[in-house]
Amino acid sequence: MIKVAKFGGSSVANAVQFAKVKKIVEADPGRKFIVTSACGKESSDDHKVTDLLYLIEAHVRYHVSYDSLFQAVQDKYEKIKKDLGLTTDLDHEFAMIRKLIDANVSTDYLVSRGEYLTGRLLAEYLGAAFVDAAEVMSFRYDGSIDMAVTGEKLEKAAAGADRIVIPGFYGAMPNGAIKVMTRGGSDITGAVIANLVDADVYENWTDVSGFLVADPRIIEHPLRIPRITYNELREMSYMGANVLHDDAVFPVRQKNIPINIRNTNDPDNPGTMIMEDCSEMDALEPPHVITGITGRKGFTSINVIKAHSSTEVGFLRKLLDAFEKYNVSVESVPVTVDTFSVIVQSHAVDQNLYEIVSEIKNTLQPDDLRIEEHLSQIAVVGREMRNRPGMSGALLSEFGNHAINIRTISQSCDELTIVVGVNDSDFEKAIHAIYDKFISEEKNK
Ligand SMILES: Nc1ncnc2c1ncn2[C@@H]1O[C@H](COP(=O)(O)OP(=O)(O)O)[C@@H](O)[C@H]1O
Ligand SMILES: N[C@@H](CC(=O)OP(=O)(O)O)C(=O)O
Repeated sequence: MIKVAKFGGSSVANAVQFAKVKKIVEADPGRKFIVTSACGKESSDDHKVTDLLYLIEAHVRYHVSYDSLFQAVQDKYEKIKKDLGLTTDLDHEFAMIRKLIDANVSTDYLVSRGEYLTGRLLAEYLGAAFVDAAEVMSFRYDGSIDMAVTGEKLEKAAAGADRIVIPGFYGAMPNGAIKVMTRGGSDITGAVIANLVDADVYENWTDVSGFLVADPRIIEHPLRIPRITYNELREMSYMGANVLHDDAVFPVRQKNIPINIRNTNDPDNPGTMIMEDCSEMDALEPPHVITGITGRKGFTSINVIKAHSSTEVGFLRKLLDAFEKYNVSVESVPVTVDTFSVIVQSHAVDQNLYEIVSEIKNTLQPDDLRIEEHLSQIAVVGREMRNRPGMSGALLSEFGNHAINIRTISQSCDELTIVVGVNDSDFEKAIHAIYDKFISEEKNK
């Protein structure tokens, strides 16, 4: 049995968390490939090391002293080292990082040091071999991961070791320069390693007992989702459930490797199993009609109104061209007769909304163009929804019952997800309303 175990920042936040990780790793000889994030927050008013490193980079850029931030990072690692009685030469590591910062090292190098240092300490503590991700995780120049090259390098680096620790979140370009992934990317490192070593399971250890039906910061003690499909997971993580990076699904799915989300603070909890098909287990224990509710705030809708536009060939392409020209990714395009709404993340258009609008006005000459800001998108995800006629009606009437104004609605053809747009101010209220109706009430039946 080969297991890849990825520990998130919350699992390696301090010496107490390191000790929990050691216990978990040593409890199962199958846990041979350990991927770690950088130390996360010890408490809600603490800072993630990666955030501090990005802040140091900003200070360097604006020629402001970064000494106290650098000291805060160094103190964090020195304390873990001291508390655990480790010997890794941190003085040398930090002296080297400072020297490179002063020599204008890249942002990617600097922010990758959180994972690197955490990996160094964790490897020593676990008595495992340390494998630097820069020596293994290989990017192509287009930013994709070269699986063949990474596989060869991993095989060599892991040869002869009973257990390895590899930092997540970064790798190297073909010229050796360090490159980081997008935030939360250690999940992707773990998934890539799981693919390459043909793991039996990819364990993702965090600070919650699996994927929960809703964000625990909105719903108090939400139910755990015992199992979920890759498709559902991707929808949920893309739409805001940040337990797992949405791109982490692809490498494991390719080899049908289940992902098991587990809680470092409650290791006996079975967490959530994520797999291609849950039907066998669903037959034994039917799931809720809704698997999960998630969402994000901060969207803008650009509504273009023009008589007969829905029959005008090329209208939609021309409309989307205006967004492509400014490199803005479009979230969805709800269409009604003669009205096309383009929904985008607000931050993606904060520099160029008015250029885009004037482009649309010039090329399409709409009768009217309206901009709506401060919108949220709420995704209700569930593999069971397609088997429940009337589900979308019941869902929408629940919004009505709570006087929540629905701004947009869309449903995927496979009926896996219904996305409802509401005002940002109604976001939490809407999630509570759906949870109470479709989860709490069903549970109490
Ligand atoms: N549906 C959900 N289920 C579980 N956790 C969620 C959900 N939505 C958001 N979260 C948040 O995701 C957090 C875990 O992800 P993250 O902070 O990236 O952990 P780690 O540092 O372990 O990688 C949880 O603490 C929780 O607040
Ligand atoms: N440390 C990086 C990468 C990461 O995956 O972290 P975490 O596992 O704590 O979400 C970040 O904060 O983005």
